[in-house]
Amino acid sequence: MIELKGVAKSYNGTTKAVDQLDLTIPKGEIFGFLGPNGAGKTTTIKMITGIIRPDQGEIRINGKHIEKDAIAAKRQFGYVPDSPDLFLRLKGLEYLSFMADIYEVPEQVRKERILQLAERFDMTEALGDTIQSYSHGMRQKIMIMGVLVHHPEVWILDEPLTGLDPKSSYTLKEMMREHADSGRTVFFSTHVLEVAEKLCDRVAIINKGHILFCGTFPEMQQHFQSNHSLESLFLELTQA
Ligand SMILES: Nc1ncnc2c1ncn2[C@@H]1O[C@H](COP(=O)(O)OP(=O)(O)OP(=O)(O)O)[C@@H](O)[C@H]1O
Repeated sequence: MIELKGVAKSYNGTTKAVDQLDLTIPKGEIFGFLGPNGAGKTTTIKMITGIIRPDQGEIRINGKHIEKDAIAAKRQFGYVPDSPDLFLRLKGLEYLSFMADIYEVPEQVRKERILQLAERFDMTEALGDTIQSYSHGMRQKIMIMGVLVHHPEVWILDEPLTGLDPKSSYTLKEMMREHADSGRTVFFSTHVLEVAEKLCDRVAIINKGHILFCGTFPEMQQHFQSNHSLESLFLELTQA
């Protein structure tokens, strides 16, 4: 579960990137965070994950306060950033072992998980190569695998589908569904609205730091008395 109450963040004391954000994402839900470029999605995700501090408001992950109880809160989630260009000198397997070490995943459990994940994401052959030699999509996949290797309760993914080939994209979406159906939480940002429409239990649309709508897609159609697609409604809302 992720809870944000009255969260606000300005950069340089001027640009209000996020303003008075209230959001609750319960267990068992895939939640899509949508918005045009510069809307405040990454800023929000960075606050949820404790990378930057909000100026105001409170954030809790499974009840743990991200600032006051940071270690306990950070144990609850796995985070895939929007750029997968990290740890480039490590080999794929070294990176996964590093992540497993940080999260204290026992030796036997990590071996099995790495094998399973590598198979699901078609990465078995690539594990011995450095991340530097990977394509963008392969870097994205190794980041996702690094997060999943410690089996976090809450998944927080910033644009996770960018650069993935159709099979990997399908696999990730399938895994997101399985994760939510097992009573856990998936929070992700995306610009791919067809995916959000099909995959998410609920979505929030943010623009200029404010939530314009939060709910299910049918609720959204009902609210705007429209049978338009999520893409059309998104464009109408964010261009208004
Ligand atoms: N480090 C920073 N310093 C100053 N302003 C910033 C910084 N990071 C983001 N901003 C500003 O905050 C606002 C929100 O940016 P943010 O990156 O959160 O948007 P986003 O919704 O993730 O966009 P995109 O879809 O393009 O990734 C924008 O106006 C952006 O220019």
